[in-house]
Amino acid sequence: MRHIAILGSTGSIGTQTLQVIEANPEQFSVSVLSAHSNDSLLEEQIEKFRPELVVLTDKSAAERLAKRYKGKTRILSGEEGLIEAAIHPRSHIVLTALVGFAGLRPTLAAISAKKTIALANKETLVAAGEIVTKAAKENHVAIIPVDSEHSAIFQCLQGINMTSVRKLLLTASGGPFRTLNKEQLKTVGVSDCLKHPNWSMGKKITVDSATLANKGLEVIEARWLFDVSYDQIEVIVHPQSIIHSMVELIDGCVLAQLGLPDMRAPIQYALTYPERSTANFGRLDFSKIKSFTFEQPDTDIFTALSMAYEAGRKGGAFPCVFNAANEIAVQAFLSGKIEFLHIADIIRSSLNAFEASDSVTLEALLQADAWARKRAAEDIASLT
Ligand SMILES: NC(=O)C1=CN([C@@H]2O[C@H](COP(=O)(O)OP(=O)(O)OC[C@H]3O[C@@H](n4cnc5c(N)ncnc54)[C@H](OP(=O)(O)O)[C@@H]3O)[C@@H](O)[C@H]2O)C=CC1
Ligand SMILES: CC(=O)[C@@H](O)[C@H](O)COP(=O)(O)O
Ligand SMILES: [Mn+2]
Repeated sequence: MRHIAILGSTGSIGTQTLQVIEANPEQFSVSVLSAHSNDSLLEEQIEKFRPELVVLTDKSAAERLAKRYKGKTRILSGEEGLIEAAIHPRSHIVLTALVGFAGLRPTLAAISAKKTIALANKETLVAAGEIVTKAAKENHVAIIPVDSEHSAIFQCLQGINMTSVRKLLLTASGGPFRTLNKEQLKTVGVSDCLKHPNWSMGKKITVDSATLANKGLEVIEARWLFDVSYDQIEVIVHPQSIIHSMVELIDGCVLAQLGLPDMRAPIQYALTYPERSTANFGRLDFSKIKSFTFEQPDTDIFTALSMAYEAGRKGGAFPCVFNAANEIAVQAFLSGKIEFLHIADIIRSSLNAFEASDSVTLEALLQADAWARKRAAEDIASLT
């Protein structure tokens, strides 16, 4: 029996993880759940999965729940509570399904407590890839990818020596605006942006898919997960999202992982790894697939992707700055304060103004993150 802690259990990845656990009660149990402020859904999850500990990072949400809840599950709150959730002694695996930079400290805490990490929270590896992967190595902890592309690559790489790998091919759907030009992008709104062609996901990542910042974050995530150079990572647009990513080997052979766009498949693989379990998520029917198409991403229009490569290659705290500026810009876009194209402008402004220091300590990254958030907020204020 594997005991699973889910950080971010009320979100898109969190709820799908609980579906996987519910379908495999003989294999998994829930030790810990966390959310930010959705106390009512968390309470339903407590009733169904009976975790030992739950955390609401929003203190007033935690107080609300504590007032009415009479059961045995312990309730904690705030960032300190989230760290407790990450290191709970019963858990074998910590699945990081919370969104944004908030995932970094609990992930590091879970690594120090020697938990296997099933990583959905890509922002953690983007902001602090070097520190997180070094900590994982030192603690002999595995980081198993949940992100669909990285899970695909991870699956392709089973039994493959990295010296045989020429490059990783990250597939991208192209998002809802793949066929639009810059003029057309000036007028797209939040509701257009939230209509992803293939995946149903949380709002932040759905906007990231539309700007291609998601693919940029994934390039940096892949660099750290698989210890490859940026020259070895290529993005290819595949609008059908059936090929989840590929690996090209030195002899020219290409390995791919295919499946319906359903996150429960990579989630389940991360939880059962290195084994596999039967699943009933739906199957690919090749007789019904009309075409598989591929194209180059248009980085003149979707500049967030080339900025991510640029930030990644510069290294140090630049990816952290890219991530922070993007998080603030996406929030502002979702709340109607800025236009879609401003998101990339805000990232560009932070990357241009950032003065790098030599050190890549956690402290330096926290400072870079705070600096970029402030800078992005100032840019947003000047636009509104
Ligand atoms: N959705 C998907 O299909 C995929 C997602 N990912 C990655 O997985 C992560 C989660 O994405 P997704 O599930 O879509 O996101 P959602 O927005 O759907 O869910 C986010 C979860 O995190 C909690 N949360 C939000 N803010 C904080 C915070 N500051 N501190 C602690 N907890 C917080 C939310 O709680 P509450 O509900 O209370 O607000 C919720 O449980 C992201 O990093 C994303 O990039 C990767 C691949 C695919
Ligand atoms: C499901 C998943 O892994 C997302 O990251 C997805 O890949 C987003 O699709 P895009 O390819 O449009 O960014
Ligand atoms: Mn992905």
